[in-house]
Amino acid sequence: MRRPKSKQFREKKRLSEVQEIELIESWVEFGKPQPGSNPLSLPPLPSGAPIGRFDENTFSAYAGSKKFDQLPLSQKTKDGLREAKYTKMTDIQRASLPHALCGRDILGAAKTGSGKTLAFIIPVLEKLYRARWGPEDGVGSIIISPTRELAGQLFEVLKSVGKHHTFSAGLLIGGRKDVDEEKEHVNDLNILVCTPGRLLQHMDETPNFDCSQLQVLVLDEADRILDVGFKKALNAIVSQIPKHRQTLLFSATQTKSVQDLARLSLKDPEYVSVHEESVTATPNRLHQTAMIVPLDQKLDMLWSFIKAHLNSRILVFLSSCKQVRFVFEAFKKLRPGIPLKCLHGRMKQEKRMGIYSEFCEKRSVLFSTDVASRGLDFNKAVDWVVQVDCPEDVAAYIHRVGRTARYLSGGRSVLFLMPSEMKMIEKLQEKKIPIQFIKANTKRLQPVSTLLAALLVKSDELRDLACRAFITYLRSIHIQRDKEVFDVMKLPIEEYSASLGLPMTPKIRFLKQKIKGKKVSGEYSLQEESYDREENLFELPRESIFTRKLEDDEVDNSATRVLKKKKLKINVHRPVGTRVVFDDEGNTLPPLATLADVKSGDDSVQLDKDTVSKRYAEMREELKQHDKEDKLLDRERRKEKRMKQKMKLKRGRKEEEDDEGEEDLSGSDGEATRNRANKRSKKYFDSDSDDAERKRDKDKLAIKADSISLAEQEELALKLLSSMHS
Ligand SMILES: Nc1ncnc2c1ncn2[C@@H]1O[C@H](COP(=O)(O)OP(=O)(O)OP(=O)(O)O)[C@@H](O)[C@H]1O
Repeated sequence: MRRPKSKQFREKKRLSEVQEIELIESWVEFGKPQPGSNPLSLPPLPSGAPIGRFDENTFSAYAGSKKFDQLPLSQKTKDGLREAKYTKMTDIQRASLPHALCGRDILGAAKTGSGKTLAFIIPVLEKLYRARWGPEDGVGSIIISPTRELAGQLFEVLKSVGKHHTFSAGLLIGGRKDVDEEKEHVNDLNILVCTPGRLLQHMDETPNFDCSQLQVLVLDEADRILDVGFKKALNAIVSQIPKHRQTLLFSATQTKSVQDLARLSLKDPEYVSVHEESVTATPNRLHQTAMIVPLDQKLDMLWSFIKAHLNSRILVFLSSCKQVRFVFEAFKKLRPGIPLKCLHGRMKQEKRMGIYSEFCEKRSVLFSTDVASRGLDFNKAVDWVVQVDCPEDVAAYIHRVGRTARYLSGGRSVLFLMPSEMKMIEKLQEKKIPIQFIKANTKRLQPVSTLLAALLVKSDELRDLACRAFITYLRSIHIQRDKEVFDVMKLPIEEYSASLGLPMTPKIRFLKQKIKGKKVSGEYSLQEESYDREENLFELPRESIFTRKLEDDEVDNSATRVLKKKKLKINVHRPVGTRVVFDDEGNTLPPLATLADVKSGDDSVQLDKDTVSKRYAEMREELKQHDKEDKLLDRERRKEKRMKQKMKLKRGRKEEEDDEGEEDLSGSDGEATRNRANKRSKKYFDSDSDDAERKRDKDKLAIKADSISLAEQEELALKLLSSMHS
C-alpha cells in the first residue's frame, strides 16, 4: 500500500511546480514566434546547444526546434513523450506547437498520418498544467472527434502522453450503456474526449454540467465536425461554452471557410498548413492506383483482389452499412482464406471497438463504411486501402487512403471507378493527388456472381441483405451531391442486381420520379412500364419482393381505385336532378315509380306514403349494415398494417442487436445519431400517425355521418320527391 505523502513533501512539490510553471511561462513569453510566422522556416537549434534558462531573462529559442525536449514543456509531459518513444517532432508539430504553447488559436492542416494528434494533446496538457488545474476546477478542455473509434484512439494518446499528470480525463462516446454512471462523474473530469452527440447529451441532461471555465476546445477532423452533419450539435455546444478560450482545429483537409470559423469565434488564428507547398496532398510513401471496374464486376474484382493478397491487411471501403454487411456475410460464406471483419456505424459499440483492435493486431480484410475513414491509426500497418465504391469527394478520398502509409511507413491504395465516374480522376489530379491509372487484368478475374446466386437461393437472409444492399447502393449514388461524378441513370441496374446473385431486379421507388417524363434508352435504362408498376418495396411482405410481380390489371385497378374514390365524393348541396326509371317493357316512368302504387288508370303515378317510408327504413338499415361492414374491414386492415409495422420494427431492432444495421451512408457517429434520431422519430411518427390516423378516421366518420346523415338522406329524398311532383 502507498504511504500517504507528508505535508512537507506536498508543499515542496507544490513549490517546485509553481517554480517550474513560472519558468515555462517566462520561456514561452521570451521565445514567442511572430504571429503569422512559420517556425519551420527558422534555423533549428544546433545539436548539443543548452536548453532552457540561460540567465534571469534569457532562454533558449524554441520556435524552430526539432525535438520535444527543446520546447518549454513541463517535465511531466516530457516524461510522457519520452516513455511513449516520441523524441523528434514531425513537421506539423514543429510548426504548430510554438504558436499553440503561447495560447494562440490554431487552424492546423497536414497530410494524414503526420502526427496532428500530438500537436493538440500537448498544448491541452500544458495549458491546464500551467493553470494549475485541479479536480475542483471542473472541465478545462474538450476534445471533439467525429467518430467513436477516433475518440477512443485520442483518449489512448492522451492517457499515454499525459500519464504523469494528475488531471482526470473521460471518454464520452455514444453507444455505451453506462451513461448514468457517466453523468455522476462527468463534473469531476478535467479533460473530455468526446463525440458531439454524447457531449450534447451531457450538456442537456447532466445536472449541473458546467463548462463555464473551459480553457481549450479542440476539434479533430475539424472540417468534418463543421460540416452540415454536425452543424446543429456543434452550434448547440458552442453556445454553451465560454467565448474566451483557446481553440485548436486540425484536419488533413482543413476548412478555411470564414463562416465556419466565425461560428467558433476564433481570435486571429494561426493558419498552419505544413504541406500546402508540397507537390502532393497525400503521404509521399503512398502508392495510389485507380482502375475502371464496371458496377456489375465490382464484387468479382474485389474477390479476385482478396484472393491475390491473402497475406495482407486490407481495408475495404463501401458506401453503406448494408453493403458492408452483405459483402462481409457473402464473402465469409465463400471462405476466401483470410479472416474477414466488418465495421459500420450501426454496430454495438463494444463490438466496434473489438473489431478495430483485432484488425490492428492481425492480417485480415476489414470491410467498412466511412466510419473508419478518418483519423484511425491501425497500428500503422494497413497494407492496402481498397475503395470499392467511389468516395463522395476528394476530401473523403484523402482520408480513406490516409489509413495506410502513416508516419514513416509505406502503403498502397486502389480505387475502383465505374466508367460513369471517370470525372473523379480529374478532380483528384486537380487536388494534387498522384494517382496512377492501371488496367485491370480481367484474365485473372474470378467471377463470384454464380456462387453468390447459389448462396442466395439457399439463404433468405442473405437474399434479403443483397436486396437491401442493392437498393441502398443505388440510393447512395442518387443522393450524392456531385452530379458530375455520380449519375444513377448511367448504371447498369439489371446487371448489377444479377452480379449480387439476386434472382430478379428489385423495384426502386426513388427512381420512379427521376425516370418519369425522361425518355430513357439503351443498356442503362429500366423499362418505363416497370416503373409504372412499381410500388413501395417495403410495404410488401419480404418474400413478395422476389415472388410476387404485379399484374397489369392490378396496376389498372389501383389507378381506377383512385379515380373512383374521387367520383364517390357526394355533394349533398348540389342541385338535385330528375331520374329516369324504366318499366319491364323499357318504357320510361316517372322517378320513384317502383315505389309507386298505381291506383288510377291514368298515367299519373300515386305514391303510397307507407311504402315510401318502409323503403326508406330498409335503406337506412342497409346503410347501417354497410357502414358496420366497412368499419370492420377498415379495422382489420389497419390492424394488419400495424402488425406489419411492428414486425418490421422488431426485425430492425433485432438486426441492430446483431450488429446488422440500417442504412448509414457515412457511418460516422454524427450520421449514426442522426439516422437513429430519424429512425426514432420515424417510429414516433409512425405511432403518432397511428393515433392521428385513428383520429382522422373518427373525424372522417363524423364528417361522413355529418355529410350524409339520415336526416339529410331523408331531406334529399324529399327533395327528389318534390322535384318529381313539381
Ligand atoms: N513525433 C512523432 N514521433 C514518432 N511517431 C509519431 C510522432 N508523432 C506522431 N507519430 C505517430 O504517427 C502516427 C500518425 O499520427 P496521428 O494519428 O497523430 O496522425 P494524424 O496526422 O492525426 O493523421 P490523420 O489525419 O489520419 O488523423 C501515429 O502512429 C503516431 O504515434
